[in-house]
Amino acid sequence: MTARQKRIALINDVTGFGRCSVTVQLPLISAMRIQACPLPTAILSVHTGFPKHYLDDYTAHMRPYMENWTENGLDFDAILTGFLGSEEQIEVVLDAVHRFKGRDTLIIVDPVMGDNGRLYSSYTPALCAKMRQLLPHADVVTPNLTEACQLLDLPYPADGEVTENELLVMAKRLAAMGPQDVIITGLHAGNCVRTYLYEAGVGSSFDNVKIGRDRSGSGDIFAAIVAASLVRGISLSEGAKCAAAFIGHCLSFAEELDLPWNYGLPFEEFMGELTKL
Ligand SMILES: Nc1ncnc2c1ncn2[C@@H]1O[C@H](COP(=O)(O)OP(=O)(O)O)[C@@H](O)[C@H]1O
Ligand SMILES: Cc1ncc(COP(=O)(O)O)c(C=O)c1O
Repeated sequence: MTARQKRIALINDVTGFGRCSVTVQLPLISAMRIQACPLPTAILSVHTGFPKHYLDDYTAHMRPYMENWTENGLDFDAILTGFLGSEEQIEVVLDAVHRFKGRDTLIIVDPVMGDNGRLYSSYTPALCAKMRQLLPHADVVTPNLTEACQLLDLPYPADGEVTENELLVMAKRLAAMGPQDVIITGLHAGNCVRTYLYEAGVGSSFDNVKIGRDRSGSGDIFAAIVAASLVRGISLSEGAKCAAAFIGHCLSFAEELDLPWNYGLPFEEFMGELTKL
């Protein structure tokens, strides 16, 4: 049988400016020699981290779009979900999983909902609650601390500080909701950023030196590189470390360029690194 290239369906928004979602995930996944196939959830002029944005909700188009993928007999090695704009869209994602999940298809849920203890402007508590319905179908979930607290209905810790033991308890609870593996990203750890991994029942963490400030799009880049790594057969911890290192290089360059935080990460200069993975 002829080998075919691997492919990932990206259920995420297409944002024209601000380097997030499909416009960063697609080029990075392509650099890792995997075909990226977007199923758009919304089209935005700029992301919601800008004071004004234009958002065209794509919900009504998603079902006929998927129907056509089904008619064309498409299947995927992974499905990566990101920014979802309405409760109805979560139903559509569940339908997509039902249609396109084969025996070996990985489902990676990046529950994009908020950061630093606050929800993004388009996220209602009802939408966050609905997001929990994706977890039973996920193999891997990649929340930041804000999103992990939302999914578990826990208050966000006042200073954003959590112990390893608290992280283990949170990760176990998230895993009990469905995914085998959990990554909690972007944890404050002094002058470092900690990433917590819960892989097949075992918790661990690694630190990276904190570079500059939080910038939009880091989570999308992280999820894309982890998803593409898993599809390439690279382990979760190795993929997560590669993603964090890549983000670090982009962040240093963003500081050098003195980019506004909401312009995202200037990843274009570093894509060559991913072609070697
Ligand atoms: N300022 C930073 N310095 C170094 N690494 C960072 C920084 N911000 C993010 N990262 C890396 O990117 C990963 C994802 O970032 P995070 O901020 O959690 O994403 P999100 O956009 O989902 O909140 C982190 O786990 C960390 O490895
Ligand atoms: C439309 C949209 N997509 C995706 C994101 C996710 O960005 P991040 O990767 O920083 O979580 C945001 C955050 O503002 C957004 O507004």
